Amino acid sequence: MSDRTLLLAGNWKMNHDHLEAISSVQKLAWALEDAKLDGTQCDVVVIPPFTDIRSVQTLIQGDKLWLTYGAQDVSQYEPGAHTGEIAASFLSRLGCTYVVIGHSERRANNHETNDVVAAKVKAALAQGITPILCIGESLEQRQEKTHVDFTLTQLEESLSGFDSAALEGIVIAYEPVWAIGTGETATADDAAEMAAAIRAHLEEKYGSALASSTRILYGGSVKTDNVAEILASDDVDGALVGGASLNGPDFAALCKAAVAK
Ligand SMILES: O=C[C@H](O)COP(=O)(O)O
Repeated sequence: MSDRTLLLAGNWKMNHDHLEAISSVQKLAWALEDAKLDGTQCDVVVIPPFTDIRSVQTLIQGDKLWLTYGAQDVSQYEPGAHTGEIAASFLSRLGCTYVVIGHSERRANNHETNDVVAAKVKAALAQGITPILCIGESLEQRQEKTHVDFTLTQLEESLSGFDSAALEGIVIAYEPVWAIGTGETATADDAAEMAAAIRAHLEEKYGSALASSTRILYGGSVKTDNVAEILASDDVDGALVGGASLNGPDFAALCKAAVAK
């Protein structure tokens, strides 16, 4: 068993306005308490839309909840004339611990290349925010059995220009695109294979200290009833959860199942 802390991150995507966010986080906190979970067993993170973050911050800080929170994206730019962008410094002022970078939905819908993703990683790190860097292959690439090469190239290019000291604490989320929101889940062996390949790549490029301390998540149709199996490998340190994180008590049940694995 590794000494990396289990991480369960709920990416709400474009769901829940700020009022729904308050209700969802409150119910999540109560359900986690009922389940007797606290920050000693796992890290639980909510990743709401930008418009909810201030409300989530106020609730978490006001009620002294042990949950942390983050954002779903960040701009690679400094504050300035960039309509619609959100600077890393703004997220830092809102107390965000994490930011999801390079999610496949943004890579596909917003044409985010690995270069753009690397620039966003740099912007987040400069503000002390932990990137949750998303990588993963398409169905076609998996069928062609090029999934490992493709995913490791994404990793390498998305982290280009950083040394191991800069990347300390970064989280990598392996999310096969074909498993996101489809109900299709990679098998535990698929998740384990890629997590091991990612860790080996980190060791080769950055050394054993970074490789052994970096948390690697799996994402793609993770639910309460499959999370324990997905987390079976010692190389898989948690999950990036979409749909199953929207309902607070359901997400707490998933966290409980993950801790009990
Ligand atoms: O960021 C989360 C992932 O895209 C997984 O989403 P999902 O659990 O709804 O498949």
